[in-house]
Amino acid sequence: MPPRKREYDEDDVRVRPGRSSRPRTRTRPKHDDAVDALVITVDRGRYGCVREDAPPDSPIITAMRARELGRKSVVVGDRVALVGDVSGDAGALARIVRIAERTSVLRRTADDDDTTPEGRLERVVVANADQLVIVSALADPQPRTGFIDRCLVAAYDADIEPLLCLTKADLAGPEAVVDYYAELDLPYVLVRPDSDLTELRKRLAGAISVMVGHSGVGKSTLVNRLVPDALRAVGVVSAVGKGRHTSTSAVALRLPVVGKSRKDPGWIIDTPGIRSFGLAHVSAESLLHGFPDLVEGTLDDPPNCGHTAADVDCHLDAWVAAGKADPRRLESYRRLLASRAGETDPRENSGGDDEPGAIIG
Ligand SMILES: Nc1nc2c(ncn2[C@@H]2O[C@H](COP(=O)(O)OP(=O)(O)OP(=O)(O)O)[C@@H](O)[C@H]2O)c(=O)[nH]1
Repeated sequence: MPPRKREYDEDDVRVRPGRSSRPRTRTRPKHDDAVDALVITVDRGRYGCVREDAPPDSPIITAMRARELGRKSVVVGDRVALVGDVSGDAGALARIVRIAERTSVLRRTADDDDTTPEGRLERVVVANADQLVIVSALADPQPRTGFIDRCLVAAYDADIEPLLCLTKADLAGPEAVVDYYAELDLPYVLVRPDSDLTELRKRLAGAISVMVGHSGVGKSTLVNRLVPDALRAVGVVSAVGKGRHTSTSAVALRLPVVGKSRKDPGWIIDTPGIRSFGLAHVSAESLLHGFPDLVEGTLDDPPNCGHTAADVDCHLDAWVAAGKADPRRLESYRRLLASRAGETDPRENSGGDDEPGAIIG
């Protein structure tokens, strides 16, 4: 006679929920011995990390993502927990087992860089930045307010403080740019080849600052002045990163201590290949946060107003006509709205000076 099929009873039912309700973390290694580190480079699945409290000349720890992280991306600026070989010796490899909650995220345009698998999955390019330093030349090339406005929207959206860094102040005065942003209380610093960088360093101290700028504005010159051995740092990374430095990815550089100051001089994140930020994820209302001088003009607009020239009930045109905001600001806002909707080239990354309405001065 075939054995009778076993019938399930309450005991069976009880056992299973008992097991699965056990906290999942208990079944995982706890990594009590993990060390905290900051991700400073990302190159094809290898992450260059440093312990923030370690001396500046400590070696970069190369790490890979532990399987338990799943598909979570790791980006420059992430604060992570490392286990394994954290010595930073040649050939040593650590594992990233945790990523701390991010205080901010900056996203890039989709087409800027897809050299990492994470880049394709998620467009976050820098985590935990406190400040966005928008580097713009006052001449050669002309300042492009369209670009600056786009960066401001990205900064406000990500809850990151913007700082305008106006280079080539030996070639032209800042009046036109400063006047354009008069309503914004936007902090700015001027940089000349011979200027001392004390004011800028003060503003960078104790923070993680992302530097972004068009080609030719003097960003590399400035980064090299701020971190004189930046090239060496990148060279080390290059050796770690399988003999190649990804010029399009972001790199975090520790600012040197100047004089006897005990204050943390901060970090700058250079973004060589990132000319702009994607705004596709930013709503029309959030986009307006980059234009605080226009916000008041929309208070009587109907809900869901698109704020475009085609929205007949939009009050922005009347607001500008009444002299309450600069018409170039409205033009710039609407250009960003249109680029978000895919009506114009959203990249603004060519560096060309012939882009309509994007230039002042
Ligand atoms: N007059 C003047 N020229 C500057 C200043 N800063 C940089 N330059 C010059 O501007 C040119 C471009 O500078 P870079 O530092 O290469 O500019 P970049 O923004 O890094 O440009 P990419 O390398 O294309 O990203 C160089 O010839 C610099 O010597 C400045 O403050 N004043």
